[in-house]
Parts: sequence; structure tokens; C-alpha cells
Amino acid sequence: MTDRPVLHAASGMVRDTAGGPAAMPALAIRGLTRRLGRKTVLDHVDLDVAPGEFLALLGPSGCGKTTLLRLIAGLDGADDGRIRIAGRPVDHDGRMLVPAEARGVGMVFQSYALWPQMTVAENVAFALKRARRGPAETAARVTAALDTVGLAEHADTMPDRLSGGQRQRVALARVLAAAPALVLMDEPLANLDPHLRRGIGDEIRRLHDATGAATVYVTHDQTEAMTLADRIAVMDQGRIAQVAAPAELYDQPADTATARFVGQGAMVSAMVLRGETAGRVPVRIGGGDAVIRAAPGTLAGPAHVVLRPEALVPAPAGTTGSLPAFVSRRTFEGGGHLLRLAAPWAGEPLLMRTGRHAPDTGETIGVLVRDGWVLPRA
Ligand SMILES: Nc1ncnc2c1ncn2[C@@H]1O[C@H](COP(=O)(O)OP(=O)(O)OP(=O)(O)O)[C@@H](O)[C@H]1O
Repeated sequence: MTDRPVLHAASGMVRDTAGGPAAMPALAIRGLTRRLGRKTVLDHVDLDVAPGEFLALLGPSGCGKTTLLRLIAGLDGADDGRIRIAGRPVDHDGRMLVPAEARGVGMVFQSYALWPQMTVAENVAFALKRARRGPAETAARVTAALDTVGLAEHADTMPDRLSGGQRQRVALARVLAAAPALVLMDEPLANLDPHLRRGIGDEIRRLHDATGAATVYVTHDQTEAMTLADRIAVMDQGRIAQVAAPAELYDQPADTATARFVGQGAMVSAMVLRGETAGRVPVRIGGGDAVIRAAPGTLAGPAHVVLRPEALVPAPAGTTGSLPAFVSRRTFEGGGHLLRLAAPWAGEPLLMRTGRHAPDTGETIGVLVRDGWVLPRA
């Protein structure tokens, strides 16, 4: 057992571990709506972030991620709905109650947002001085923060002398030194070289774990969200489509948009033959029968099924229920191959993972469905 509050994955609301009254979330959003021009950019967004949680906001370009982050930070106000930070109402039914600088929120941007005329140490100290911290405390915090991100020897360097990765570390040190209870990050790895991204990403997660602050991390990169976050909120056209832990999102997407945005695979038409029992249903896909996963209450009838690359296995010749598939492409992936398969029964290209010895492009093979997920909302 843990004392940490847990989040009810489907709703995104905080419950405590005993199922009792909710612990106070670091961030609570209800019915948040923002219209820009004639467009509803955020449409009744509900979201909770638990103290110490790392939540990724994931979605395609233009779905409203940055707008939501700006509202939380206080850089913009909502048209409707409510935001509470650590229980304190900051934006309430169209009124900004607390300005950005008084929200106790730290921000890390894609563009680093450092003051070019200040040294690294001055950049890190800036917010502390504005918060009227004493000189001794400010100096100690700046030194500790720069030490933590490995930039102690660059305290007197100007930002334009630093690499992109080092600049983003300064931005992280600035947040560390201010020690806010809530950290907002807007695509902090987007401007970095691919080889740096993993390292800085790991560092962001390490610092998050060390400080205990809650983090909301905006990205359109599913791998980043999967590797860094405790939970992922998938956004689609101004709405939260699903909030869940990475593995749950991959295994049990709520709808087609989420299934396509997170992970690879195909959406295939199927017939559910009998209602759900113990999380499974018998289905007919193509001419073959399989038993796959389904949400509680799934009924018999036509359905859409998600088949991830792990869901298909090659069928030895003559296996009952084997379905024909044509290998249209074979890609070497280090440990094995990823096959792209064309099959009349599937309606769209399928993917299948194999070992080192894989059928060649142009071969027709037999496959079995050994796993899958019935989409609750097609
Ligand atoms: N000032 C504005 N007036 C009208 N529409 C706007 C304005 N600012 C943003 N939008 C629209 O709001 C939508 C959401 O924008 P937002 O920047 O929040 O998306 P995003 O998910 O962060 O995208 P990206 O990943 O590309 O940054 C977009 O369709 C955008 O065109």
C-alpha cells in the first residue's frame, strides 16, 4: 500500500487509495472552455493532477495543448470553467482571480526563454530576487540548482555561449531554484538534437522525482509521453479524449483517434460473438475466430478491434483459423523484423513483429490473432 493519492484513470479525478474522500490535487480543472475567434479551442476540459504526479498532455498539432498550459499558467484567461492550483481558485467562471506571477507555477518552454543579457546564474536568480528572497538564500539556491543540472562551472557564462541542451538545463535550474509545487513544460525537448533529447528527458524525469513537484508536460511525441509520464491525457480537437497510464492507453484505447495516435497497429472490423466475461470476448475476424480483450459490459455485435503489432503471430501451415496475409514490406528492427501485411479481411494494412527469420516481401503467409482490444467507442 502507498499513501500517495491515485488517479482514477478513466475520469482523471483524484481518489485516495482507500477509495475515500479525494486528496487535494495539485491541479484541478473543471469545464474549462476557451474560444479564440470563432473557434472553441478548449471544450469543457476536466482534469486533475495529483501532488507529485508527472502528467503528459499529448495530442496532434492544434488540438489545444499550449492553450491549456497558458490558462493554467495564467498567461491567458478562460471563457468559462474553473482552475484550482493546490486547492486555490485561480481562474473562475471567466474571471482571472490570481495573476501568473502569484500562481506559484514554474515554466519551461521549447524556446528556453532565458534573458540574453544576464549570465546563467543571474537567469536562475531572477525569479528568486523578484520573490524578495535574501541574497544568501538566493546564492545558495542558485548554486545548488546549477550543481544539480551539471552547470556549476558555467554560472558566469552568457546564454548565447551555451548549447541548446545546456540552455534547457539553465531553464530547468531556474525552476529547481524557485521550487514551485507545479511545473509546466511546453515541448521542452522540441528544439534539441535527437541525440540530446533522451538525455535531457531522463534528466527532467529525475529532477521531477527529486523535487516532488507535480508536472504537466506538453508534447506531440508519443514516445516522449510514454517514457516520461505517470499518466497521459490525450487531447483531440479541444477535448480530453482519454486519461490513463501509458500501458493502459496502449492496451485499452477508448476510441479510434486515441488508438491511432498512441502506438502502431490497425483498426479492423469484427463481430463480437458473445458478451464480455472476465474482460474477454470471442470474436470473428475475417473467417477466423479469436478471443480478445474488451471493456466490461461489451455486448455481442459488430465492432472495431485494435490489432497492435504484437497481436498477430505466424500460423504454422494447416492451422485451423489461420488467416491469409500478403507481406508487402519487411523492415529490419535490430532484434527482428516488422512486417507490413495486406489482407482483404482487414481493410487496412496490418503490422506484425517477428524474429530474425521472417518471411520475405511478396510472400503470402498465414496469421493468427492472439490478442486485440474491442474499441469501446469506434
Ligand atoms: N489567437 C488565436 N486566434 C484564433 N485561433 C487561435 C489563436 N491561437 C491559437 N488558435 C487556434 O487554437 C488551436 C489550438 O492551438 P494550440 O497552440 O493550443 O494547439 P497545440 O495543440 O499546442 O498545437 P502545437 O502542437 O502545434 O503547438 C489551433 O487550432 C490554433 O489555430
